[in-house]
Amino acid sequence: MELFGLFKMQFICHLVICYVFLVSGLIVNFLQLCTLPLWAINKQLARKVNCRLAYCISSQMVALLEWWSGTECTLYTDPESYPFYGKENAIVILNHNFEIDFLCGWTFCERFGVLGSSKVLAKKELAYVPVIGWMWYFLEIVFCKRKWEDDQKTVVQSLQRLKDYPENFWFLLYCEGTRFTQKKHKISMEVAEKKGLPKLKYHLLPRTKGFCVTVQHLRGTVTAVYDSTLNFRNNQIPTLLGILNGKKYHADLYVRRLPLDSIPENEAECAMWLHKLYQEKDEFQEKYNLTGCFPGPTLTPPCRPWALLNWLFWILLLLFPLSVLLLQLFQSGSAFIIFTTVVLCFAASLGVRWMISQTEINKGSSYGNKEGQLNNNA
Ligand SMILES: CCCCC/C=C\C/C=C\CCCCCCCC(=O)SCCNC(=O)CCNC(=O)[C@H](O)C(C)(C)COP(=O)(O)OP(=O)(O)OC[C@H]1O[C@@H](n2cnc3c(N)ncnc32)[C@H](O)[C@@H]1OP(=O)(O)O
Ligand SMILES: CCCCCCCCCCCCCCCCCC(=O)OC[C@@H](O)COP(=O)(O)O
Repeated sequence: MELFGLFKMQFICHLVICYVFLVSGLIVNFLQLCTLPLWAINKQLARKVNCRLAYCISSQMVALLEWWSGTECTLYTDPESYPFYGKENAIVILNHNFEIDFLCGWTFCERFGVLGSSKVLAKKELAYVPVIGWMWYFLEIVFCKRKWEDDQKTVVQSLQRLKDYPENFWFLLYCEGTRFTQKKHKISMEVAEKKGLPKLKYHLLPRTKGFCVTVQHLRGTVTAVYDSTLNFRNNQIPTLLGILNGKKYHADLYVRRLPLDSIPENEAECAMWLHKLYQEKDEFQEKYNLTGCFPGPTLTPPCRPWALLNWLFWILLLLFPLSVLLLQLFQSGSAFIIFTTVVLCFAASLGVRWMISQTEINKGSSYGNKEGQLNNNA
């Protein structure tokens, strides 16, 4: 293994990366909090400021993927749709099989210039994850409990707020509602059978309510749906820990731009439209498994330097005080202070490990593990 590859696997590197992420993230969260009075005076300006502050956090993870792990992301799409990307509001539909699928999504957001403003319909539990979850609060991310009786009102209210959003945004919807596991797949196919819907091989049966309500309330705000299908080459199973260890993956993303006008307004028809879309997505996955590529030409947007520059800025800013502090600590010779520092570092790394565990499929929720509405999120 090359020397730099070995270096990337060292615990001390991970500790430094996590330290920079945590401390810069908390600083940004604090700055976001400070924008609260601005919301009262100039809401649109406050939103724009928050997009840029959020970029400082999410682009660090993108830099980790692009520059640290060297992961490549290839985009398959048709050349007529390409000029629209990043220039309009869109709903993005993505398969949910991989632990870093959201990060690959972020990479494309970054390359098309919509990373700071990107949105998602996310499970409520993520709102409590320090740094990222807190950042999302100020980005007006739409949260749901995955209990329609409770969600209906809040989701609609949150969607309505996005109508006058001052920046172009992509609104990500994982219509499967949870990450793919064999057990969840088996159960959702039982539901499909009961509903008389064709079985899917590579996807869970999509939950249609979130999609229909999003289309209904963002009509006029959003111009297209980007149907996106993600896969990794050579059957790689990527993880965030792998990325942190500098492991390189190769992602392939197939995107079809579907004008919003082509989606039926009637709820039942809209739901059927989504089911049909997932049947097509299943066929794309099947073809990918057979041929190793998606249909159409590849038009990969280039990697931009901003994520790396932002990351280097925070590293330089935060490593200097840390080095001075550590030097003073060890010079003090106090066993108690040194012990306390080691314990604090250990606690912080446990905290980050917990955050990373939020991305791990085997630690996922039980949502979709039970047929019907016995679902719970525990
Ligand atoms: C390529 C570029 C990418 C760009 C990226 C852009 C932006 C990036 C931004 C941020 C990145 C960060 C990513 C963070 C990721 C976080 C993601 C998540 O948290 S995913 C989980 C939350 N989101 C969702 O769940 C969305 C999809 N779900 C829905 O829309 C749901 O409808 C709902 C609104 C959440 C409500 O759910 P609920 O379960 O309460 O109700 P439903 O009506 O949907 O379900 C009942 C319905 O389903 C049938 N049923 C029962 N069991 C199952 C089963 N196992 N499988 C399938 N269906 C089932 C049941 O019979 C009911 O049927 P019916 O409606 O006919 O009565
Ligand atoms: C520079 C970067 C340093 C990195 C070190 C620290 C990284 C900390 C990362 C925290 C990331 C938290 C964002 C979590 C996003 C998880 C997305 C996700 O995949 O959620 C799952 C839900 O969709 C469905 O949940 P399940 O029902 O499957 O359960």
